[in-house]
Amino acid sequence: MLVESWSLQDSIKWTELGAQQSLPITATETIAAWLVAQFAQRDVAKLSDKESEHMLQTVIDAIPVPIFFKDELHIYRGCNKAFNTFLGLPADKVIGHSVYDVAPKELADIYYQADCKLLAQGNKQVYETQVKSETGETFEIEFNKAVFYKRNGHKGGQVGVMLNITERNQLMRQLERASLTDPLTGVSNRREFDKLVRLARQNSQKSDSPVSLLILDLDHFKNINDVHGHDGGDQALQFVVQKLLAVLPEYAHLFRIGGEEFYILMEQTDEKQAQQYAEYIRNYLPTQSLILKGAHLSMTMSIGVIEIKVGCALDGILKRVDQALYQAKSQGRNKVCLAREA
Ligand SMILES: Nc1nc2c(ncn2[C@@H]2O[C@H](COP(=O)(O)OP(=O)(O)OP(=O)(O)O)[C@@H](O)[C@H]2O)c(=O)[nH]1
Repeated sequence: MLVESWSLQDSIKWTELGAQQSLPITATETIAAWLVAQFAQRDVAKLSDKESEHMLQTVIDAIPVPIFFKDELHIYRGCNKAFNTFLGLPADKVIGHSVYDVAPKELADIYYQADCKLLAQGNKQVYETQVKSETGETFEIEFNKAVFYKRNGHKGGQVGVMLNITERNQLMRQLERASLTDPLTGVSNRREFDKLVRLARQNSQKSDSPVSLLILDLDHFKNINDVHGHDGGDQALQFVVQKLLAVLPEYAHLFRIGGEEFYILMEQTDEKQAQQYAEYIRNYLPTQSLILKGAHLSMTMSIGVIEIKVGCALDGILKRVDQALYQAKSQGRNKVCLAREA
């Protein structure tokens, strides 16, 4: 697997490039000169066992996952066909070259730094990064690398295996997204609320700006189901979400937290502004009508409002805003009520 002839010019070119990444420009010439001397003394690769060499190459070529190895000076000394295919480069354009010859600089910098770290620490390394294939497509790759040692016990270089985890990561992101989204309306769910309310409270504390919460519940929604069926009820929920999103300020976020119950989390909004906005929605929603099997349907909402003050536990805040909603319902519905002070 070791190359029998070694391109000194390429190695020097790479060394200069590599050194430029990590050293002041004045040091690179000295380093290059030192390396020229090292290469000149080097007993380059006279392979003792051609058969086992061939066998090993055959084995790694049969593995459909890109595999490479580099020496202690970060020069590729061997790879399999999958690696060549992935890069779109024949073996002779890889072996004897460095990452700076096979990858764009911004990615080569990442690989080079990871290589240096692994060689310094020894043992194994697993990390994820992006890699551009020969078609220009970007893949998410998990690199599994390990240091190998020479007979004299010194570090000989590193071997790496590239696992394409693009699909796995996409799937994981899709699952994560689905676990945070209400499937009927497509807006965020309670789980996402728990996450975002925490962030909103941190932002609010940092920037000393208020954050408020609205709880909105459709009035007599059961009647809609009774009259128009469950499908009609579903369409009504989708319609309401569409209407709320259309008038949602950019610093606000809508969540469906249960059947016909929603939260609106409003950053940079104090209690008074939140109350005004709630009144606006309360008046706006009944002006919008949904046509269900020829019948015009308009809806109203009851709304509870609270400003989330620093230092108050979330449980207590949710309880108080719930009580405000209950008050709005008990006052005849289609009302906005402020939460009482704790
Ligand atoms: N279509 C549909 N109905 C749902 C969904 N989730 C909950 N519901 C229905 O929403 C209705 C809620 O009824 P209630 O809790 O009595 O509330 P309400 O009729 O709106 O009465 P108030 O809230 O007191 O004004 C129930 O009939 C639930 O079956 C859903 O995803 N789709």
